Amino acid sequence: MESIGYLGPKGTFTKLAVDSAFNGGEKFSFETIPECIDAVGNGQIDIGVVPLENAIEGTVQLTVDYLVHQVRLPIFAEIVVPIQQHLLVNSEFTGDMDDITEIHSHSHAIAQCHQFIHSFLPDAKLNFTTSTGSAAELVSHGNANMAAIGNKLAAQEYGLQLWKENIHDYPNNHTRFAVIAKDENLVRINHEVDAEKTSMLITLPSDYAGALYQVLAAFAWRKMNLSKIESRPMKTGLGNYFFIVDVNQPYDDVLFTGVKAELEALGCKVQVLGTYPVYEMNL
Ligand SMILES: O=C(O)C(=O)C[C@]1(C(=O)O)C=C[C@@H](O)C=C1
Repeated sequence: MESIGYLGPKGTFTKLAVDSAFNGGEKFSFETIPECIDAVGNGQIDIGVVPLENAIEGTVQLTVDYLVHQVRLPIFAEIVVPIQQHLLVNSEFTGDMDDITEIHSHSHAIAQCHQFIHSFLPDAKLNFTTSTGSAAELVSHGNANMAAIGNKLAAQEYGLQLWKENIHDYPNNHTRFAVIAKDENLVRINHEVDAEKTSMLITLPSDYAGALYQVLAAFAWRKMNLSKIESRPMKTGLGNYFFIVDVNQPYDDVLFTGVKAELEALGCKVQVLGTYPVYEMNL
């Protein structure tokens, strides 16, 4: 049976994503994203599931940076799940909004609810945790004035009251999760494929006028549709960036080989981070 690691503890959105995508497998929780990626890298587990991007807050930079700079593992699937953030309080809490003095959650979850916090809990102290699940756990042992931001599973798992539902600031909230592994054959997801994607890492040769334009032209004239382009620091000095480009089609030996050759002729370094199916889950 394959082993599947995820950003835990129980009650995280990543666990929801894992449960929706994998029927079988032995599931292992990790406290941080790097620990989960390391465990796949060193063979402790077969598959890792880590958050990649949220519709409101954008890229989970820790995941991208760790996969690019520390442990390079291919992405073999993407799971997209709807995200609903709720305000969860201790079972003993009987007060009202003014009595909540601390909010605990993952930075991405807090960011998805900034407007709510600004309007209704402007004086609450914010505490960033490694996941929404660990925030819920903390609140379950804490005093009655603490609240966590997280999902319904966390409320159930830690015996918290679902005190205010759907506090995320924009309704169409989803998060993409990357499924990483060393062996593609172990990744068996029980769901129809909704799309196919290829993620590429492109490093420009040096800073010159029109460099990015030339890179994009290689995709444009081949009519290859991009769904994302993002720059991240190379961590080698100010102004040095690489680009992550998501192309809305699977890798093939004609178009992608052509793009790669054209970009390499311009002096770019081109690497494929993964070519994978996308599964959109309805929870
Ligand atoms: O903390 C969790 O529950 C997670 O699974 C992490 C995470 C994230 O990193 O974006 C996942 C989905 C939500 O967007 C909020 C938090």
